[in-house]
Amino acid sequence: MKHPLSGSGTRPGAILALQDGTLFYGAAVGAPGRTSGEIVFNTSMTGYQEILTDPSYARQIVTLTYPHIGNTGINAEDGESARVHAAGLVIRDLALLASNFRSSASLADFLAAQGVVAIAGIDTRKLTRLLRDGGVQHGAIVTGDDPQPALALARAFGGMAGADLARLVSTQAPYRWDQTAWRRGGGFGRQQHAHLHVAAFDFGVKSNILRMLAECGCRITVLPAATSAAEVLALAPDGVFLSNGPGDPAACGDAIEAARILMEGGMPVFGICLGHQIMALACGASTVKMKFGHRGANHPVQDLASGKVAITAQNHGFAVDAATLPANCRVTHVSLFDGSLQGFERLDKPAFCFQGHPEASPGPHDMAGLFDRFVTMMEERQHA
Ligand SMILES: NC(=O)CC[C@H](N)C(=O)O
Repeated sequence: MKHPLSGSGTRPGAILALQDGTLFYGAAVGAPGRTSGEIVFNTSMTGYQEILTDPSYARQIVTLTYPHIGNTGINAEDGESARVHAAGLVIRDLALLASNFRSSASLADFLAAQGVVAIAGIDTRKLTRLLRDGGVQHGAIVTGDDPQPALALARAFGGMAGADLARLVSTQAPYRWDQTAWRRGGGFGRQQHAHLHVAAFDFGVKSNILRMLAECGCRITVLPAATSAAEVLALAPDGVFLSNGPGDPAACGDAIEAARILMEGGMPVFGICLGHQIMALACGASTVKMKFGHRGANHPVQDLASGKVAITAQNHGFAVDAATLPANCRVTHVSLFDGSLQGFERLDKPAFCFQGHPEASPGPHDMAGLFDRFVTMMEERQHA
């Protein structure tokens, strides 16, 4: 049922089909056309712009469980990359009005301009229950009112397992990053003094991670996903950062090999999300596909050493199997949702990593203290 005061109320139709045959009829609120992907859900109450532009969502259609989406519009600063990477968007209700002092476009106009197919007005609670109980599914959104093409497209989607998507979304050539955090009144800053040089693998890196590294005094060279360990060492960095990114970590063979060589050589290494999974694989552990993953902005993660709990943003569908971590690795963080591994460190090398996204809030916040730890590690090596 379309509500008369809904921003989706007068729009043309769209259909979401799941591979199991379930159909949802709603309104088209993005570009006309069709899209397919893995259907996942995110429980964040806000942050839809960051979610859509996070390259880790490549080939995934994101359902937002929060029912009222679009109310703060889209602005020029909060994108995590230059474009939308999510394969599509599913929401309950599109806000009629966008109201925010930074808003420069409506969500619907932004989706249309970016060519993103999106559906609103469906029962996202029912959809989320289906995914939570039965696991993630392949699906498709098709604008119009014929369910057959949507079903066919959903069933034709190839899936995420074995897909090295990091290479597809990565930069083609190395580049320098010197932008620091956004501040009200001043906008983004430019780095003035850097005492450390970080080589950052771009597997689909979010801009705010790079800003936070820059905030910590790191001059950053962003590198393509396929960069070899030898090419990294030729830059003589103080440390290496392995970014977040889309797809199956086990498919990132070259990056796993580069991470292994860099860690064994004693280079300080810090990984987030896909980077964390790649480090685990490089240490000899295995990763597994989760039933429906962790995607949201309030996932509690405990630091086992201090007992402190950080509220983290999460976006992952694969996880490191803690039981497979070798003896030279120690678990440092666990999820208080389900006990899953959220961080580990090498006992014999300066290397550690984190599954979640500690940097997700705008500005220089890092509740888990990870960026400081990376900086300390690099400074210790500089002074050794
Ligand atoms: N945010 C990420 O880096 C995601 C990592 C990986 N693609 C996963 O789904 O688990």
